[in-house]
Amino acid sequence: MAYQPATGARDLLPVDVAQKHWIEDRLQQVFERWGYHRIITSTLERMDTLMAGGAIERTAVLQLQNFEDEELGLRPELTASIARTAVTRMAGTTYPQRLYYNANVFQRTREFRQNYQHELYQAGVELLGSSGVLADAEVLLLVADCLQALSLENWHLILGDAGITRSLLKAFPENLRQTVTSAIAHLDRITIDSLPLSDELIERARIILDLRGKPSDVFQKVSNLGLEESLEEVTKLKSLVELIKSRADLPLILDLSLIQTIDYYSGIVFEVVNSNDGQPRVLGRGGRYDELLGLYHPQKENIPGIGFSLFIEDLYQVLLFNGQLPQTTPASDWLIVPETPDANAAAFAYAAKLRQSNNLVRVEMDLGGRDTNAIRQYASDRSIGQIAWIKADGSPIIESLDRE
Ligand SMILES: N[C@@H](Cc1c[nH]c[nH+]1)C(=O)O
Repeated sequence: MAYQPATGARDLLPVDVAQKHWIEDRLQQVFERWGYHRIITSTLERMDTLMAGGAIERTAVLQLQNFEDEELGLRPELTASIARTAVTRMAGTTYPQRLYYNANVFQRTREFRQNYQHELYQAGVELLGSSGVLADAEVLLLVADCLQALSLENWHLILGDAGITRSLLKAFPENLRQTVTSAIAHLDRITIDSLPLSDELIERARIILDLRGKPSDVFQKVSNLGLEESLEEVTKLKSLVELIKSRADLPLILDLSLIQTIDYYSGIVFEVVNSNDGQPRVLGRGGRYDELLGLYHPQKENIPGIGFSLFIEDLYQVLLFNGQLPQTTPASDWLIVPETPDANAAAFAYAAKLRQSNNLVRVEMDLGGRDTNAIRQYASDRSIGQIAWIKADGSPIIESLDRE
């Protein structure tokens, strides 16, 4: 019998890890340059934490059995966990708090798809304690810096606003609002056209569905929709667009039909979409959630927040397609070979000296059992730079190899 990983699970071999690090190291550097600090929360959460406020559905969570008094699940995302930590373990800290993470998440899917992975990786940030346009702009500019650090091209940012979209949907009767929302979220014109609504409301749904494009055009269309109660939000969104406009490499599509499945968003929402290989791929998403922290706060105090996650597997696919990722693990610089058993201690000492001389150098020991030719062959197969043949008195003979 061959032991296989669980369905939906995957092992990452050294080359996969090198490629994953290539992406994560670059993102981490950007996060730190913007003043963000890494947080690590538990992979396991109580179900009530994960689903607080109904933002995340139970069916999206992989649950654990055999815990009698607690219902536990594997986190499908990190924002809820960070919100919980921020208002409990980090209570009393000064704001703004800038936090970043790089972690695995587990997502359950009902439909079976080929190669579907339950365990995925996300890198992202949460900026807590600031509700203004500056915080929104910081997060969007940070997204752009992340993609620039990965030398990613052909991407755009789709920007919406959950508050404005909700106001637009208020005109629909409550019993049909969810159907309209889901039809808009899935760009499903057929459902919209067949709903038992007045011509005027069907027309409104069609207009909402088309509220995407150049920001100035979308704002123009919105102004005809009677959005008095969201005037402030529209003005805020306009000033945000104005603020980030100067960054030429941030291609922006305004989309007020953008609706996220995760339902904790209260302000701007956005997605990073890449269209490199013809097929649009969502590389990350985020938004503002000003009511989420209050759900976890002992006194229900609201603290605003905004953040995003980038999806490592999706970035990986695009970067691999572009040929940007390393194809091998780094080779050792040195192979240290004791020529005789009484040279073993001297060989370890020589290797230690080399490692001390430069903390980036990679030095590996030959572990015996091979003749000279086999050692040379091994070193050449592994693209090792130099062999040091060590004698019992510790003196080395150094042989340089051609690296391919
Ligand atoms: N956690 C969200 C993304 C996000 C981070 N912060 C705000 N939103 C997700 O996985 O979709």
